[in-house]
Amino acid sequence: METEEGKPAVHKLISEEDVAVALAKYIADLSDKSVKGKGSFSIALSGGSLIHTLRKLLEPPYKDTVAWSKWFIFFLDERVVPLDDPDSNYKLAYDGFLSKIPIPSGNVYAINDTLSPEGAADEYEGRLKDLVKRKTLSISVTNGFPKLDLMLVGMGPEGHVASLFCWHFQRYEKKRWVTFIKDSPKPPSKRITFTFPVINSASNVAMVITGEDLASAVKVALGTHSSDFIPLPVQMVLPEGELAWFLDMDAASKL
Ligand SMILES: O=C1O[C@H](COP(=O)(O)O)[C@@H](O)[C@H](O)[C@H]1O
Repeated sequence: METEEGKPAVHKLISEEDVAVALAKYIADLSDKSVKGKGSFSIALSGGSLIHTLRKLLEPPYKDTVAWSKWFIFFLDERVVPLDDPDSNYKLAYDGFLSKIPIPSGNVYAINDTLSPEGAADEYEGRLKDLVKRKTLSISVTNGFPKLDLMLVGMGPEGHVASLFCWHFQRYEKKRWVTFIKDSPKPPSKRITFTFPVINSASNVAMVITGEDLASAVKVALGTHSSDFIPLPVQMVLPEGELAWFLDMDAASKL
């Protein structure tokens, strides 16, 4: 592991299996600390390969020791499709993870799949605001955005995170908590997504990156680059809290 004051912790592991093992311990430790400290743990899930990489949490010791009933689950981004559609991040997370652990269903914040992208983004943002009012979620004292305990962030080969893509203005959003996109370059086209101010207000952000196709974007994100270069979305992940990268050997191969 590489750590330096003010820099992310970069965990370079051999295989995706090793990433899954390290990630489970990291999440379980954060959950434990958060539940002991304030009685809850709020976590936002990406879709894609991340869900499979969570599998070690479903095994002993974590399955029986994590305080699942204290978890509040959110979606970093979601495709605006029915919740039982194969493209739904909720369905992926439910089938591969959430259905296998005893999290109260009321603590899982899926989008309202009957609404338009604009409507679903507004509605999701409204629910976050309500949770802040009820003190289920805390708020960043520096900027007033919600402060989740952990964001689990995946990445696409061209450096997108959540549904914040390179040539799309949503990644520069400064006021909204949740925004929408109707022309995602990666199908399906209609999506909602947390904005960077929300992602970057989290107490902890974990970049979970495996596979050779992601090595070039990892190199850009973690290597040195000129300041007049237009950043990839992944380079805009700059949390006020702690940032940790979990990489397998293939993803780290160009570092
Ligand atoms: O479309 C999406 O893509 C990214 C990356 O997915 P992966 O399969 O390459 O890991 C994912 O993080 C995001 O949540 C999802 O909606």
